[in-house]
Amino acid sequence: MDIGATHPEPPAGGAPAILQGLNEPQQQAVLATEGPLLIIAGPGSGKTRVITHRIAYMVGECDVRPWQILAVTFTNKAAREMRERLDRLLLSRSQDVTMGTFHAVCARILRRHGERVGLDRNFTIYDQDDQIDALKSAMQLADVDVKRYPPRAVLSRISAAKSVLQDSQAMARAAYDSDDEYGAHWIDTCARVYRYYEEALSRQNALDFDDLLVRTTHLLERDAEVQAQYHQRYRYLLIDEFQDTNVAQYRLAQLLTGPHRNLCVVGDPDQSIYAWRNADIGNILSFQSDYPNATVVSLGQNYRSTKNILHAADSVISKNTERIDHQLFTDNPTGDAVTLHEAFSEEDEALWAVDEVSRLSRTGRFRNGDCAIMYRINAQSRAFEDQCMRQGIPYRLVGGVRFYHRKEIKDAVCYLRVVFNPDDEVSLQRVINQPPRGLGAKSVQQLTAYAARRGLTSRQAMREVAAARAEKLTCPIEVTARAARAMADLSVTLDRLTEASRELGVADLLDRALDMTGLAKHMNAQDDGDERWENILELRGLAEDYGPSGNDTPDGLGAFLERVSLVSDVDAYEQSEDSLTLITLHQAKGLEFPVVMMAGMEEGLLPHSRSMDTLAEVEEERRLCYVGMTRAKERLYLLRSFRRRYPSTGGVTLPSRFLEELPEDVLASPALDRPPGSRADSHGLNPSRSSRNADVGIGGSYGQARRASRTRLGDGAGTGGDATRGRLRGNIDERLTEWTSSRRAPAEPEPERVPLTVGEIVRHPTFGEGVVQDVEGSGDMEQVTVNFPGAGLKRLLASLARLERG
Ligand SMILES: Nc1ncnc2c1ncn2[C@@H]1O[C@H](COP(=O)(O)OP(=O)(O)OP(=O)(O)O)[C@@H](O)[C@H]1O
Ligand SMILES: [Mg+2]
Repeated sequence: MDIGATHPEPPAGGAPAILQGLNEPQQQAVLATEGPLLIIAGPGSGKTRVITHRIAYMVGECDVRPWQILAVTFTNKAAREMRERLDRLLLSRSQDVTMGTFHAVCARILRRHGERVGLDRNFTIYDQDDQIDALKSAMQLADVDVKRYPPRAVLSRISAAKSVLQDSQAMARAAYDSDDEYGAHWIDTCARVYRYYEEALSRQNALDFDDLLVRTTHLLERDAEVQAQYHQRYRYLLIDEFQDTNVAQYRLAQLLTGPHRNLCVVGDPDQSIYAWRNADIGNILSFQSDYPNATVVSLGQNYRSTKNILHAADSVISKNTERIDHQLFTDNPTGDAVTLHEAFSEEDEALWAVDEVSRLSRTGRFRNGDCAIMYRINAQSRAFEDQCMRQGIPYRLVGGVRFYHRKEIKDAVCYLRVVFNPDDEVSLQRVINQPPRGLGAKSVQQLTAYAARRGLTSRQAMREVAAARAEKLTCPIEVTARAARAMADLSVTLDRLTEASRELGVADLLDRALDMTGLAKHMNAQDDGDERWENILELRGLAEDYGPSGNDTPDGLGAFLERVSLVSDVDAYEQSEDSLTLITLHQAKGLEFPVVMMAGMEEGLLPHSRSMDTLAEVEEERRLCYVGMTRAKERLYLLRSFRRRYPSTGGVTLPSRFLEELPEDVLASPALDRPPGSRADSHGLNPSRSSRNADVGIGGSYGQARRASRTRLGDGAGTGGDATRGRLRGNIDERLTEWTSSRRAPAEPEPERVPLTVGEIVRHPTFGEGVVQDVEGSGDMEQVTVNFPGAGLKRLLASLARLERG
């Protein structure tokens, strides 16, 4: 290790104030300002804090100009927070530091220099819904059946190619050389669709998220002048959450790093949770070989969590085989025991959790805002929302509002997009008959067919219709007179708005667009018009910060649309003192809360059924579990339910394998000595009991169940595994008997099913068509393994999987 070898001497006159509040290795990382630097360290060890202090140190103590620094964060929210902290350290000089996600940084570079790689500066950024629309049209042109090749699966294959900077030709070439598990034909088909999709996006002057990275990389690779400009501009580059970058992002970081090689990357391989989005943990290894003289710093002290929480999390992550073992320690107190709670149903789980949040806030030790409930999939939030509403507990649902996905917002934004970029086909299609103006599917089809025949965009074709109408000539497209008039009117309106956009600020432009297109009137006539209008006003409020787009301002309509496109679910989230947070495990990355409750600790949910086929997938799920656990500062709860209506847990659930990996000595679980259903017992956690660790044993009644569980649940390694497993199994057996006898829910008669056979073709609503590879068990327990070309090997419970025979 070469800690701090290349940094200049810190300024004379004693340690600068900025270094106070940092431990020794953190200080070393801050002081190593020159040359490549790799900080690899566990959760809560101050990696993000080091980045902030490093910037403050460079600007405050080393005469580095703020605009020479580029800091890349994983979300816009993280960038905002970093800027706030820097503001406190630097007294507002942080404004000139460039901060943002890779995508935001790329969008900015491309607006400025994209023309040099043939990109019109008024490009639109397509979000995932837009991408799917564009892809479906491309599939139609490529004559590829969307039933056999589910668009989402094709898109994710294309995205994987882009993430390693592979274009459609390279993908096609590679198809027959690769031993891809889905087969050459599948890759070849995807490559064909990819080509049509690339062409469509280029015609529409649109980029998807991956293109932002790919095109910026191309720009910098091919244009030495622009590259040199950026080397001149950014002297220092810092990247947080480096473990979740993909190949294209790393390549980009290298291209942006000039001969000065001042590239600082910060990450934790144990928290890599985005392989499914093509993040490549190999980037850390590449960094080490690309910069062999890099200073490497590891931070060993965790400042976030209690000893118990850290011990529990460490015990889980240590079961991963593909990892470098490193120990974190903390000087924080031992803290409360980790609480396991088993509920009977998802409603019960939510009731217990929300009750517990209320109880904690009644003790005065925590506020609602200190607590977060985390879960694997968004759908799990519903039960918690219901409970919060019932009990009057305020909550913030991260990603739940999906403001920009609301219809009225999307419509308004799409109008602005078409005004900004006339070739944006996806947005035009969305608003062409919004509000209804007599341009039904058939007329639109005629329009697009005419445009395709003549090599025009739909908007150009509409202009021809408008011109013909102005000259009183016959409409060039075969549509009704009403449709022809509507097309001509819309075309004129859009052109006028485009002209107005050069002079009007975005808020005024929005007013005019809503008025001229008839959208405002239409919206107000709806039953929920008031609510929609309020949302529009909120959008208008955001638009007020953006001026006219005509005079080349960086903060005009283009910047506004960019902000709207690049916003992520977590960006809109603000913690508040009074509100409980509901958040997915993925979104919780980088955050911390005094109290964390992880719900749905069940096989099929965590690990998720989609990610249980290979060791690598399970290890990524384990890292996700680890990320969740290490968000907790003082109290950690792990919840599961015996029953869940979620298909992949199969009705009656099994405890997550990760629960079995917990050490016995940090666990507590609430008393089970009263019958379930009595609120006081099963929902009210006895605090004195929960804080005792050692006395929650596995004696007597659980012994037998524990022995039985050993064969049923596998032979987990680790100290506490057996005991925890015994307790969980014991609880399940006991509680299930009680639950079933107390409720006696009449069983729905199952329709008679004929068993599937190996080799048979089946169709799944999400995964598309696949071939049965294996069948095990029978009746309700019949499990089938199917190879879906679009989604890989899946093991499904036939009674729940909604499979159709192909
Ligand atoms: N030297 C220190 N003294 C006191 N508190 C610290 C110190 N270093 C970090 N902290 C605090 O510890 C917590 C975790 O720090 P930070 O978020 O920077 O960790 P991290 O390594 O980035 O975590 P993650 O891997 O989860 O992103 C924060 O509340 C931070 O303020
Ligand atoms: Mg961090």
